Amino acid sequence: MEYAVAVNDLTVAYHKKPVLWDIDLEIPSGVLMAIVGPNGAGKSTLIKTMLNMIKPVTGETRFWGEVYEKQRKNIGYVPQRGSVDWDFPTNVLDVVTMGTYGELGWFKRPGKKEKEIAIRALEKVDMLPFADRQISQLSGGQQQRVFLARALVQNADIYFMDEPFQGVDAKTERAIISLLRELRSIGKTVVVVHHDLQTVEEYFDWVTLLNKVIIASGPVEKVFNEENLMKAYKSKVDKLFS
Ligand SMILES: Nc1ncnc2c1ncn2[C@@H]1O[C@H](COP(=O)(O)OP(=O)(O)OP(=O)(O)O)[C@@H](O)[C@H]1O
Repeated sequence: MEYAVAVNDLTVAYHKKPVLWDIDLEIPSGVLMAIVGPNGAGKSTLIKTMLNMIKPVTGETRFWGEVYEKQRKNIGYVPQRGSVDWDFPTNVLDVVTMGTYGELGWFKRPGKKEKEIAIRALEKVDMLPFADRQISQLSGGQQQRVFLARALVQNADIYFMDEPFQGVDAKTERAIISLLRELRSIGKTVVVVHHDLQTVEEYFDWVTLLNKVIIASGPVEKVFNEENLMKAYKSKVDKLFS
């Protein structure tokens, strides 16, 4: 099996207090994977560390056998909506067009071609009517769609998304999941920090259960079971299976 991502012996600490322990994780190419676990389990930290935003105490992450810097162009990231400054004075089209910078390099300005790519991506997420709108004037679901469009124009091979369904309405949630499925159908790998245990089986084919350590990781039908959920969530599981 070809692995898109291989995490080896990763330990991460904030102020010397470890929040992730001895993480070994392999993500096969082409899966639509959820990372689930209770609040504070280290889900966001895991993604950020894999993507070089946090320096681990030990361990490393490889993408198709190479370090992050070598594969940066092939890796897309959609951060948590709350972690972004939405008051920044810029419009929707520009935010998405900026997503093409990775391919352009820093010194070339985006031209007609890049704008067209951005417009197509906005169309895909149903946000073209908002192209000229300031990003500060968008709803939560609209912001999430803009982020997705921005990730799409990057044309990465793997996407990491930190809670893309948070605070969006049912219609946006359906739009996002169908987009993620489309990405998978064209061979992309998609890794999603996900909160809603009820939808894991419907949305994803691969899952990692995390609570500071890896509890289990693999095909949903194999590892998403009561025993592993109990280990990850302890008492909260009874409710899900009742
Ligand atoms: N910048 C930081 N400085 C210090 N501690 C942090 C920092 N970021 C996160 N933490 C702590 O690290 C632990 C893991 O946090 P993280 O955000 O990765 O968890 P999570 O699983 O994504 O949580 P949630 O589901 O609540 O978003 C938590 O105990 C959190 O309080």
